[in-house]
Amino acid sequence: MELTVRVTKSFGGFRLGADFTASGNRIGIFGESGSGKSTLVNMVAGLERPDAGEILLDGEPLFSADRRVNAEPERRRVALVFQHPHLFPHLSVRANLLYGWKRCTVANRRIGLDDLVGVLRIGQLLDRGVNNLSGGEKQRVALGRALLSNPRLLLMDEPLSALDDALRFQIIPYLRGACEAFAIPYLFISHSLVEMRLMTDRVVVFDRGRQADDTTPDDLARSRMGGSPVGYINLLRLADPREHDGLTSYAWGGGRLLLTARSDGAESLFELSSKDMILFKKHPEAISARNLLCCTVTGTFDAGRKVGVELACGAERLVAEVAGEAARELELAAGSEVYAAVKASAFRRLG
Ligand SMILES: Nc1ncnc2c1ncn2[C@@H]1O[C@H](COP(=O)(O)OP(=O)(O)OP(=O)(O)O)[C@@H](O)[C@H]1O
Repeated sequence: MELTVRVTKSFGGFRLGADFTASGNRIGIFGESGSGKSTLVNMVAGLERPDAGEILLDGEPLFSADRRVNAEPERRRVALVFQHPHLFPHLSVRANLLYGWKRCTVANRRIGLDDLVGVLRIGQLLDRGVNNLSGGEKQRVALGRALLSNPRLLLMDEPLSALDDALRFQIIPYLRGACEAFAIPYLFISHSLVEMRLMTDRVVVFDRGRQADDTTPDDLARSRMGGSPVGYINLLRLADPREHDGLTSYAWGGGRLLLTARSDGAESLFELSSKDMILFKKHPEAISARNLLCCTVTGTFDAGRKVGVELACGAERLVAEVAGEAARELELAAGSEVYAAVKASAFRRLG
């Protein structure tokens, strides 16, 4: 998929200016509240008319001020998933899903109900009404309805922000997996860096209507580390939980980590902040932190008043942060060895 957005749009004192061409299937639009993300999505969907410029999807103009093109929303073959599922309350799950299918021309019907139901695991819900579904189930049905319209592009405008943390991270594999299974490219809109890293390969960043950056989600997270109260969030997939003296031990990086957090599944996603790692130049004698990881420094980066330290631990990668003075004392250089201490309680389970 190649999407070109070169538009301007003003409302009173707010002006949005976008100028990017995004290639790939997993594109993110990131920005704080009020930065213009929804306005941009609505222009791509045809719900909002740009003041000037053009929007091209795979070379085809959806909007072009010069060529006087402004395709109707239903002719764009672009589907939307919003923060709230907006299901039809009087229809069953099946009828909600088929609403998307019926809006799609016969020639474009590539994704069918049975395949979709299998991928989203909603077979047991088909004959139920939608009013008493859980928030996560509703959002899966909303995604299914959008995918059954067999779009060329799926727009997801903050699809996770109405869900609590536990549900958010349960839904992400469905969003990602279904789009991948049916090869549907998407534009994923969020103000969460973690969601960006889990859902996208490339991110266009907006700041108060201005296009501020075009980068990878990981570089974006690193660049914001110094100014962020939560630092850089390391995402760890931990497998094989085992009880260990009141803690849980998980396989990771060729060794095992000890955590206070438990999980029931074979593999779970955890976060660890760059702020929760203490680096030592030499092996400390005895420490209270339950994890002491022998790491190789693979690089450092400047993060405002902090130095980001990239670490390799077996095949795994972590980012720690230290003050500039500490970086000098530790003599951090690519290839040097350090020990990283992490408390068992520093890991937080995401999903
Ligand atoms: N139809 C409209 N009329 C007037 N102002 C509008 C309209 N739509 C959006 N705006 C203004 O444009 C700015 C950008 O809004 P937009 O909803 O695109 O931001 P956002 O990044 O999606 O924010 P959020 O994350 O809070 O949804 C805001 O100041 C908003 O008040």
